Amino acid sequence: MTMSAIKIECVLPGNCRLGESPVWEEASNSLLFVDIPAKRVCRWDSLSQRVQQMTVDAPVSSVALRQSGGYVATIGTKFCALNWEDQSAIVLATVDKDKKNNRFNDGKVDPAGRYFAGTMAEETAPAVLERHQGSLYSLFPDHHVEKYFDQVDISNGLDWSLDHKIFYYIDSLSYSVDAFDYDLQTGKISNRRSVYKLEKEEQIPDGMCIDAEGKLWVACYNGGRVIRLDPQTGKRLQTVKLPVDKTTSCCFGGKDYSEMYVTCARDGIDPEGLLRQPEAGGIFKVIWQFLFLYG
Ligand SMILES: O=C(O)[C@H](O)[C@@H](O)[C@H](O)[C@H](O)CO
Ligand SMILES: [Zn+2]
Repeated sequence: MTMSAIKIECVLPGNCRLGESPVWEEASNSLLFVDIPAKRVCRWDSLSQRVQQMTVDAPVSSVALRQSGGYVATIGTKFCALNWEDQSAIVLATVDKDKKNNRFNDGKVDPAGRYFAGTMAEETAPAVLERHQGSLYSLFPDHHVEKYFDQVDISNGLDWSLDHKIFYYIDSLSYSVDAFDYDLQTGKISNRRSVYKLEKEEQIPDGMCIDAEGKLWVACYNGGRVIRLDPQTGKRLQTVKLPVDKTTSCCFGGKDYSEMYVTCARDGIDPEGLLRQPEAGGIFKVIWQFLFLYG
């Protein structure tokens, strides 16, 4: 029989105010992530354990790999191309021009190269903000932008099913993980429905990723955990607790994508809270250890 145990390790101690958007870069064995209010994009080399960073001129909420090399990022209300070598950001498109208090939040690239990202009003405190100000957009490979819907509170986690026929999406303050039918040819979404409603102790759904079995992993802000969901049955399959409360997002990475990386926030925790969770703002690695028992 096989039993699995989980090991959780803080690979980079609390240096993020609001860590987000973990992305594994296979070519360099590195984890990319952002610290939104610190306006930093970071790249942590898992072999040397060194961190390189690039500072931009507005809150940076997501980063993604660009096929032609370099990265793309959502900075303020702009989709930008990043050049790591000369530390420059080139604006590709701007959204929400009429909403001065808005910024982008979570973003991810679909299998056809469209960069999906949603916006939100700037928070006055975690999860405190003017409601219904956000929208969901995508930047197409030809750099035109399409808007899908508005009235979003906190546009957050997103990913696609393994067959690319479903788009999963979280608007945090709906406390729901939603699904849409997805047309990879056109980038159109339709038929919105909820596949999971968070339980009270799970708190606020934030970043999300999909695993090799098509199950969803959702980071629960204030819940100090990532949860594994079966979007077909609407059941929670697993809960992995972390030693920090403000878990924001997760992605797979490492050798054969066998590890999970989790980001979290330090902002919004009082001094006593920080004594209880000194690693808040760190980067965590979750490792599954399989024990093969014979007999
Ligand atoms: O990480 C993010 O996605 C937001 O930018 C954060 O501000 C939190 O998620 C939010 O406060 C809780 O929903
Ligand atoms: Zn988020």
